[in-house]
Amino acid sequence: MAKSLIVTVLGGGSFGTALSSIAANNGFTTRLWVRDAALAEQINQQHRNPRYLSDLDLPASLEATSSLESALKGAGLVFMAIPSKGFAQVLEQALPFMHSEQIIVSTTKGFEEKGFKLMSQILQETTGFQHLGILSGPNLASEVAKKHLTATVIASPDDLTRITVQEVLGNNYFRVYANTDMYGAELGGALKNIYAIAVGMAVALGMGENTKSMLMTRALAEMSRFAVSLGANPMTFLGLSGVGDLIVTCSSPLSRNYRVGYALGEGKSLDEIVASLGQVAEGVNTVRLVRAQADKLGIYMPLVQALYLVLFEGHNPEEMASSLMGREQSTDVEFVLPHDEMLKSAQKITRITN
Ligand SMILES: NC(=O)C1=CN([C@@H]2O[C@H](COP(=O)(O)OP(=O)(O)OC[C@H]3O[C@@H](n4cnc5c(N)ncnc54)[C@H](O)[C@@H]3O)[C@@H](O)[C@H]2O)C=CC1
Ligand SMILES: O=C(CO)COP(=O)(O)O
Repeated sequence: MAKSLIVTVLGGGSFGTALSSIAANNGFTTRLWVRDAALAEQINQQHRNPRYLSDLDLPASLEATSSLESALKGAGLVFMAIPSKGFAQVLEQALPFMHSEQIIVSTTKGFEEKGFKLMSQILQETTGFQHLGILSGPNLASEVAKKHLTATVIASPDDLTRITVQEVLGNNYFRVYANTDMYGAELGGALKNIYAIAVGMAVALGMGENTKSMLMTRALAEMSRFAVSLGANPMTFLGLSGVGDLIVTCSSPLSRNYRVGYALGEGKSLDEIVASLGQVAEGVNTVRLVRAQADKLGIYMPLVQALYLVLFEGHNPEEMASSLMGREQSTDVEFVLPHDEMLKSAQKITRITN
């Protein structure tokens, strides 16, 4: 791929900073847009981002700017690394400087409240462009910044988008796998944040490895059930953007969502935790939005329901854990033994044995 391609990253938080550093290190002219002009100036002078990943030496070639027009001029590939709450607003502001030949890729792992939309849907509706995709996977920004060997997924139905992102970001410490199921990959990245909060909480409450494993595996069952009801391919959940991201986020105190859960388990209040985090933990809002959607569509999501009660209704986490354990017995993999089928055979056996 010609290195003349200009790469622009919108959003200079942890992930935008890490991503722009990869593209610039790979030899692409790379621009990082941050909304604060003073911060852009500091990044250009110090070649570090004093607010996020402040130990990371940024390539001298990386140019920060607070002007969307300068950031997007001539750009062939644009990454949007903006938290879900600001995504639509930044896209609206950027749109006058975008054009239909550009490739636009979201790295955001969350939902838009209005209409319960994923970022790819906002991209499709707002731009109407053809070359759209999402980047998602087990990618803790601080580990990417340290060049720990990492893999991610570019998911897009569009060949040009997938191949360009593989070329721009791929190197000897960052591997980019391709998927065409944009919707499923994006859902995986957004939903796993919920369960990272649950696992963080369980660990703070002193629960063991069996509990963590149960939570993560039942999380996978729950998130794929939800995603399939929305039309995603369940096989995508076996990939890096599904089980891969679930593992990393549910296992590491480097995850902000895990840390939120851990602090809740220690008895801190949600307001206090969010205020002290200073970075986005998408899972908090995602629990609320997914719970409302599951209720609306009648999708069985016991972990989401329990977590909602702890986060927003002040229920005790230990009581929620025992009520989850007290539910009727269930099926392991519902694509193998469907829930209805299991219930029917249970009723038949009960009739015979009683
Ligand atoms: N940090 C990580 O390890 C990863 C994060 N992500 C996802 O990337 C997205 C961004 O996350 P981070 O970079 O970690 O967040 P962050 O909390 O580190 O930084 C957020 C950045 O977005 C900016 N921002 C927020 N609202 C804005 C608005 N309305 N207009 C302009 N700028 C705005 C903030 O000033 C800040 O620079 C999230 O959806 C997150 O789930 C994805 C992969 C890894
Ligand atoms: O998505 C992530 C890792 O893949 C980052 O997780 P947190 O937002 O919980 O830090």
